[in-house]
Amino acid sequence: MTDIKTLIAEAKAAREKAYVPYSKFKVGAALLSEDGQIFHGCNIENAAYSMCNCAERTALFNAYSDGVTQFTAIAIVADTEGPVSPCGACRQVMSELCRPSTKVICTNLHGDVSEWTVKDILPGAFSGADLHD
Ligand SMILES: O=c1ccn([C@H]2C[C@H](O)[C@@H](CO)O2)c(=O)[nH]1
Ligand SMILES: [Zn+2]
Repeated sequence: MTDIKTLIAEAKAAREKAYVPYSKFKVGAALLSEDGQIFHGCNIENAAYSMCNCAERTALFNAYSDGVTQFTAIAIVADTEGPVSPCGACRQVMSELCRPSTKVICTNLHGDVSEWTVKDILPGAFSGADLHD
């Protein structure tokens, strides 16, 4: 069984693959599926800045692309002073692509850790239920 320490180590390894010529700010994510697989993500930037993709979304899109959609936890790591804080776009995407109970483990290179759930990190998230014809 994958523990939190292992998932954080996997996120750190993913971080090394970040493509960040513009911000130089490397982020890594490791997403644990219900069936025990780990999907990795790093941030991938672009000269057209709005096309940058965060590590969290890379990991989620990676898993969905492989047909895996049920997750118990995601670990996210960056070289921040405190635990890294996922951006609003990623909170929105996690709120739709993860279960409300999926753990969000935020950490940094100093070993500070804060643990949340997907439902904690975006109160009042917009959802498919808000759409109507
Ligand atoms: O939680 C976060 C916060 C930021 N970034 C990326 C986006 C961009 O490439 C760089 C600077 O914002 O860090 C992530 O991947 N995840
Ligand atoms: Zn983000």
